[in-house]
Amino acid sequence: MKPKVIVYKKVDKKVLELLAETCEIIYFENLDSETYPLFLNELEEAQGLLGSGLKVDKELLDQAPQLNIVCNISVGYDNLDLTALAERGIIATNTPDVLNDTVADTIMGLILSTARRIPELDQWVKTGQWESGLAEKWFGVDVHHKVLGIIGMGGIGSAVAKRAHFGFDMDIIYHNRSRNEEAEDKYGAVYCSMEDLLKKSDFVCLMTPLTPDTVNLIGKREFELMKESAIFINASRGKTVDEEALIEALQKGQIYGAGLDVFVQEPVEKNNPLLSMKNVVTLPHIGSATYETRFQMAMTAAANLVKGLQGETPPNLIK
Ligand SMILES: NC(=O)C1=CN([C@@H]2O[C@H](COP(=O)(O)OP(=O)(O)OC[C@H]3O[C@@H](n4cnc5c(N)ncnc54)[C@H](O)[C@@H]3O)[C@@H](O)[C@H]2O)C=CC1
Ligand SMILES: O=C(O)C(=O)CO
Repeated sequence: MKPKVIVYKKVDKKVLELLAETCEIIYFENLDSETYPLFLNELEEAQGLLGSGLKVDKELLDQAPQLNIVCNISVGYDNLDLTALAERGIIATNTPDVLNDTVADTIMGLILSTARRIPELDQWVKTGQWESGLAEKWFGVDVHHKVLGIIGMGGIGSAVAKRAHFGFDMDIIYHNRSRNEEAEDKYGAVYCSMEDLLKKSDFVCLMTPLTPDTVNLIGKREFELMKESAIFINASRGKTVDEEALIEALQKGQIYGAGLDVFVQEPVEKNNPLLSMKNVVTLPHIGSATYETRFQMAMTAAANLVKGLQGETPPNLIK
């Protein structure tokens, strides 16, 4: 008998075809108030789970006595309680690397659009306000030849460094849990302390995972250390930043602007002060959201699931 797996996110039919070769699939295109109770019913017999964003904690696992493997369609796995999984002998996987270039492109987009005020000027043109030459008050700041500080020089951080170094002649400094010699050799990245990075960077790009160590990694003190001209970019997770402190730093003019793909609460609350700030560019967590990359991520997750259920070590086992 084929093992029963639940896919709880919309995926391409090729992904379902791959799974169907070895698994019986229960498919929910998304989980909402209507489908969640049905999902819980199926969970009782499920041996595998594939999707993204679902909080997999003790309470959920207590309802999944047959579960062997949880496969995230994401590189981040802060949605998983790894201790609770380990206690039950359940393995988990993620999708690193396949999204590095796409997320790095998004980050360069945030850097450029914040520095050159692209969304603001787009609105200015479209609302018919371009009636004469461009006044100096609409000028932005340069990106090229500036200092980019990357906190979290892993897969995505390195792809950002590559673009910034080769495409924009930027000087790269970085802070990481350990030295990244490849980024140093290939992109001239220079390792420094967090404090030095914050003081020296024109652009501060946060790209660490969300872990107990990185909750509020950037807060009041860190914003105070940044240059008044600094642009802060976050595409990691909302909770790596103290959002109140970010709002205050922007309101006080302690930093020049921010480009944000992630928020403490997602979808972001409509009355969040960040949404009414002209010097803040916001995106709805689209870092990896291209057709090609989301397809690759889902295929990677499916391949992990198949291997795991065959009793082999999946390629992207979370350790
Ligand atoms: N906005 C979006 O759509 C996306 C967001 N992400 C987020 O980006 C994160 C990073 O992804 P990858 O680069 O693939 O991960 P990775 O594991 O390759 O790199 C993360 C780096 O952060 C470093 N790090 C961890 N804790 C640190 C700390 N306390 N201080 C300094 N450095 C620390 C690690 O040493 C590692 O080099 C994911 O965990 C996820 O949360 C990832 C993909 C898309
Ligand atoms: O992969 C992740 O961690 C994301 O946030 C979405 O790509």
